[in-house]
Amino acid sequence: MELFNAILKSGVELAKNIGAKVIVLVYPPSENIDIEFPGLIIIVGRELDVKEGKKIQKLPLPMSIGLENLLNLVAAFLKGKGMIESGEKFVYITENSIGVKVVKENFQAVEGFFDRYEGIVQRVLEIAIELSIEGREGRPVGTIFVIGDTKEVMKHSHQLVPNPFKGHKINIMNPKVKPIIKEFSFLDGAFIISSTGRVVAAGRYLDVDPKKLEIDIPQGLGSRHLASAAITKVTKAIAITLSESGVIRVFKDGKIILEYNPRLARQYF
Ligand SMILES: Nc1ncnc2c1ncn2[C@@H]1O[C@H](COP(=O)(O)OP(=O)(O)OP(=O)(O)O)[C@@H](O)[C@H]1O
Repeated sequence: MELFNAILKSGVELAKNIGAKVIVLVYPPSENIDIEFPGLIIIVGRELDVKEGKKIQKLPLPMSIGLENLLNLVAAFLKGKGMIESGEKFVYITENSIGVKVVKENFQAVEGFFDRYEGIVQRVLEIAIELSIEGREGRPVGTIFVIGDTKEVMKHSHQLVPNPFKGHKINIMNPKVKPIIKEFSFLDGAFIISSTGRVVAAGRYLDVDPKKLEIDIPQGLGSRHLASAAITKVTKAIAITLSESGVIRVFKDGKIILEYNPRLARQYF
């Protein structure tokens, strides 16, 4: 804790010296954070019991997506809320390090990412990470989660199999729902999740034609990824795709805004 307090102090000094308006604390080791900073403090963590106020805000994001992805999402959040401009810097402090992140100019795709789906995105990422690592019954799983703008998403899709979630009020934010989602991940097609977290459907085929749309994703990705990119182009939804190869990608406005392979990350531990 003493080490962390010393790091914290240096981080605050650094932020002041470079004129950063925001300090981001990444999974701080304690909830009793003693910090004097005139700007905004963002705390990234899971279930932190820190009082939020105008100057302190919490952001639930899984550390397992890796520091770089995490900082990109924080940058997206800060930009989306108008707390930081392109080209500006923020200081981030982890349990044992300090760094500076410059918010990139080209960040349009992630704008609005956090507007409504904060907690839901985190929960879906957690499920995707677990499915990537565990698979299902010893076999790799691939699937798509489409979050938000449900009315439009439903218009641009159809059932491949009878919808197992029809008529049920199942919400992804309920921890008991995780194994149910994993259980149905073997179904072909996509899960459709509303902006409030309700699992509206599974086994849904996305009726989108990527060829007719301006989507900007690397060559070599197959139909699952093209469809995911395309649905986020024709609707305001976010798509989170798990490839059978284990890679997780987040799409918005036809672009990839996050790419992560939990299986590779795991090898480092
Ligand atoms: N338009 C779509 N809507 C929903 N699911 C789709 C769509 N297109 C493909 N899929 C699903 O993706 C599966 C894999 O297709 P494909 O191998 O072409 O994709 P991919 O992008 O290479 O994915 P992976 O990396 O997991 O192999 C299909 O069996 C199907 O379940």
